[in-house]
Amino acid sequence: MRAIERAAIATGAVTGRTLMERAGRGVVDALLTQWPAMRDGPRRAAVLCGPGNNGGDGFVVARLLRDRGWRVDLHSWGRAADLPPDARANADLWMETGALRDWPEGGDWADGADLVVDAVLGTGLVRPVPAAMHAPLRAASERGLPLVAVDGLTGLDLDTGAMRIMGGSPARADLTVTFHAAKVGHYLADGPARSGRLVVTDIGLDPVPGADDAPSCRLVDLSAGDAARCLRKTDGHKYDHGHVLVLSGGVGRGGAARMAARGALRIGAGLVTLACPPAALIENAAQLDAIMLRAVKDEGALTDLLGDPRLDTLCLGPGLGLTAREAGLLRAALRVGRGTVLDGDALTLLARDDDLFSLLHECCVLTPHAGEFARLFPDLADRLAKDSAFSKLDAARQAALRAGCTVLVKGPDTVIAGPDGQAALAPASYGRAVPWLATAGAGDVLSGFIAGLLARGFDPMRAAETGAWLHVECARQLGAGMIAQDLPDALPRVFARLGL
Ligand SMILES: NC(=O)C1=CN([C@@H]2O[C@H](COP(=O)(O)OP(=O)(O)OC[C@H]3O[C@@H](n4cnc5c(N)ncnc54)[C@H](O)[C@@H]3O)[C@@H](O)[C@H]2O)[C@@H](O)CC1
Ligand SMILES: Nc1ncnc2c1ncn2[C@@H]1O[C@H](COP(=O)(O)OP(=O)(O)O)[C@@H](O)[C@H]1O
Ligand SMILES: [K+]
Repeated sequence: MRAIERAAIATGAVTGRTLMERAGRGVVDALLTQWPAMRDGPRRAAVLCGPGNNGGDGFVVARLLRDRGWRVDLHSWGRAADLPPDARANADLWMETGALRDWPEGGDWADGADLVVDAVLGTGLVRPVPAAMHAPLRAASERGLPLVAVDGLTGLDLDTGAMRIMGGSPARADLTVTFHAAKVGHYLADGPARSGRLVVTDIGLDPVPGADDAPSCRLVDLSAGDAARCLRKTDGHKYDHGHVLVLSGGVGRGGAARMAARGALRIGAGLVTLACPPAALIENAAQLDAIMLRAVKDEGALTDLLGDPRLDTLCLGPGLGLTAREAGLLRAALRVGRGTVLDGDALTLLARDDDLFSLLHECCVLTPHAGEFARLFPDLADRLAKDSAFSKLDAARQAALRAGCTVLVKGPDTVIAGPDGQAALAPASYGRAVPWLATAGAGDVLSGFIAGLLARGFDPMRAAETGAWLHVECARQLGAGMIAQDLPDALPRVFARLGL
């Protein structure tokens, strides 16, 4: 983002002042949209301006609100003379008719205001925010005053989503207005809980190829057009849509694999076979219809079965088991080098055995939750816990490089990284929040979704992205009260909504 701004300014296409003016205008438009009653007549706002360009945006917001007849009290951290040039120019403009008030102290500082604007720090945050700097924001939150964050709530690290404040509990914005594009930190970790509603406002920056200093990270969002292109079946035989083999655990432990298998079939794999230990055949036969069933005793039996190249995709992990037999199955599965989703117990087996880990290849997708991730990559999990400048996305990227395959780290802030440095966010937050998806077995269904998409010919990164997005869509479609086994059966309605 900063690189795009620099590049746009360097080309002479736009000045920093113009961008700042548009940013301030975007904030005012967004807050009047959020609270339409505030359009009706002059109100009172308290604006907090920080020492950088985020503060500069605050001076613009203060001026534009005052131009609407509002009474505006503006409090500035530090001296106007120390501001960077664009912010300084806007501070000067403000001071032609307005006052610079001292930094507030005490919980009642904004009593009587209809709105508080946080223009203290944005993308320039480089260390934890001093308690005194953050205190007025917390006070505003505690008193229930509508709080608008400019670009991000002060203290929210927009690269990582970590809240970085010294002492006290953090504030919470009701509305965050960010510019050009949402930042990674709006979606990761604390970001969604601290940001309120998130509005992205266009300030007229075009993407400049090569200008972004970080490797690209996309926000997964499947449009009806994308769905038609990649998910619609136009013709072909069932064998043209791939064959998924899901390995199941023993007697009484097959539910997770059955849910994964159902997910793979619903998402459009042509055929799905569940392979279980011989003793579990009857249990599974009683539960399955469209899904085929095979007994697989051990590693040798699986190797024989995989002699059939039509079994092009594998899914191992949900309820699989952790004995030497299952380690052998995993070895046999990895040796054939096919599209392979590894979840649950398969991840634990990988974490225990470096030789197995070394068999991972670029057609694999690992789908750990935070606990499994910590078992597989303890050093990365440790750094994630301790270093607020290191994000879940950074951790996933490093994990994917190390594993040599795609890694999807689950949670409300699901991230996906490929071994080539590609990365994506597939969050379940803001308008797509589905807290009821945190239910037993939901992850098993996700692994089946991804396996089904691999079978249909998606590359691992796209299979993981699309599977994760559809998983959240199914949960949205079902609503609170859903259980994991409902998820595959929600796909037809989700597909219908996407016009398939
Ligand atoms: N031309 C541009 O660059 C544009 C910038 N915009 C705004 O500018 C912001 C970025 O501006 P800056 O890069 O100046 O960064 P910020 O204004 O976010 O913060 C930088 C200042 O805060 C200080 N600081 C950082 N961490 C601190 C901490 N923990 N405690 C106390 N002080 C701390 C720094 O020393 C520096 O003075 C964006 O978030 C956005 O709001 C927008 O106006 C759009 C255009
Ligand atoms: N708060 C939440 N909001 C939305 N989705 C969530 C939330 N917490 C977890 N999930 C999702 O629910 C699923 C849980 O998977 P997992 O942890 O493997 O559980 P299980 O092993 O029971 O299937 C994952 O897809 C994860 O991304
Ligand atoms: K801010």
